[in-house]
Amino acid sequence: MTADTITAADIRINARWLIPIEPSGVVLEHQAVIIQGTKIAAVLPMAEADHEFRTRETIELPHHVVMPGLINMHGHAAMSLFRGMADDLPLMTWLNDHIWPAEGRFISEQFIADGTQLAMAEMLRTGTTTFSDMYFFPEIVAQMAHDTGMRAQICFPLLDFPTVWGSGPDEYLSKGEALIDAWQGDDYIMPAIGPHAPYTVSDGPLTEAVALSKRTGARIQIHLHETEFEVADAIDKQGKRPIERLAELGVLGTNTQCVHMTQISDSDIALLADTGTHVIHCPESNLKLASGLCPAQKLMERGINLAIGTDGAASNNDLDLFGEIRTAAMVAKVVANDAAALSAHQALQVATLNGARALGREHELGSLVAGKLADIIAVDLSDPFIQPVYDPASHLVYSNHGRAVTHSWINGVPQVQDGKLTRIDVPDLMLRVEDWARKIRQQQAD
Ligand SMILES: CSC[C@H]1O[C@@H](n2cnc3c(O)ncnc32)[C@H](O)[C@@H]1O
Ligand SMILES: [Zn+2]
Repeated sequence: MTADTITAADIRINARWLIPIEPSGVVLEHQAVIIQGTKIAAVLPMAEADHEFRTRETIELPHHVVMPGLINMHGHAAMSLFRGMADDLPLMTWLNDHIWPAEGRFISEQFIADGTQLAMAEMLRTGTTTFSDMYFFPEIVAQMAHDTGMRAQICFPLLDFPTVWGSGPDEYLSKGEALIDAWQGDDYIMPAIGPHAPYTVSDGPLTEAVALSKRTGARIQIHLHETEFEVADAIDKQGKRPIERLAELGVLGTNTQCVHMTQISDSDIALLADTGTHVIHCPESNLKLASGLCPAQKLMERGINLAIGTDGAASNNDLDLFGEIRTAAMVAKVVANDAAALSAHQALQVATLNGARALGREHELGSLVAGKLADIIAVDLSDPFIQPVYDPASHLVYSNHGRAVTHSWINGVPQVQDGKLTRIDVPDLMLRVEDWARKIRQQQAD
């Protein structure tokens, strides 16, 4: 081997185990991942890498499993500041009597900036490299994610009623279109349309959302069939299931992501499958609000793309996607009455490649394959609580939690090193979070 056959690259990660997601169901050992610029240049056995690459930096991960960064496909980042504020309530009481009044009182540009940074710190620290957000002041969330170097789908809110971000549908749509124009084509930020739910958005704005999506290619994300009440109430008032109404309005399709879907009939499944609509499963929020459970295995068997999200920290109450994966795998087995439902490898795919599919970026994200973007995480499996290791995939799903994540890179840029965030000043953030907590506690006491 002569020196001119050796390729220069930026970073080499030496991994004890590697789960590439593609090919599926595989655990490799003693692998090197080579990063050049923003992309994965190669994934190959360490012994071969010695002969083929010379890098300016090598990271040794002798007790770790390396895998693609997790994709959290649904949340409301700044709601992290409302974590634990209103627990043990069903959805509509939680929203009407606690969350919406609190949002009316506290949400401002600064609240969104501080809450979003808190959420990003937690997500990065627990292995998420891409997240989807649906919340107020999306222009601030987009800028903060971009400045931090996190990938994010930013859904602007669309509702029938006024909020702190807009006077009504016309203003939401015009501000939203400006957001799409500002970020269209960005590598990190994917602007999208976020009609809140069928019960808060009427036919006119939904039709305009579809037209905007068609014009710009922006994706649509909507809460759908979250509770039995939502479906029963729609049948009562409109004579049809919410998903049927969305189908008639042209909302369903490959650019649309339906969040929750705990109430699903065979005809709903047919609509989702025939239109190529994606489903975002949020099991912990659904459990905590007693909303119901999405039949994950059934949907996947019908070829529907299932991705996963935490929802906001006010209904979860954390943004640790490894915890969500574990819950999803457990719950899927009970719902399907089949212990083989949502296996460990399937659950990992749901949280990576399937998220990338929902974003339309499966050719760039979601697996460790040469040519894809270098969004990579490492999880330390040396903790005594998760010994011995027979199958790292099993441990990641059934025994792990996100705090075992020690490293992450997004676009080849280190975001977590030895368990520490590289781009967020955590002590400064904690001061701002405590300020908000003081204000919120004060108001609750009044
Ligand atoms: C239009 S901005 C998002 C809006 O959604 C609220 N929200 C948070 N979690 C849920 C949920 O599980 N179902 C419905 N709505 C939810 C959030 O508080 C914002 O007002
Ligand atoms: Zn939500």
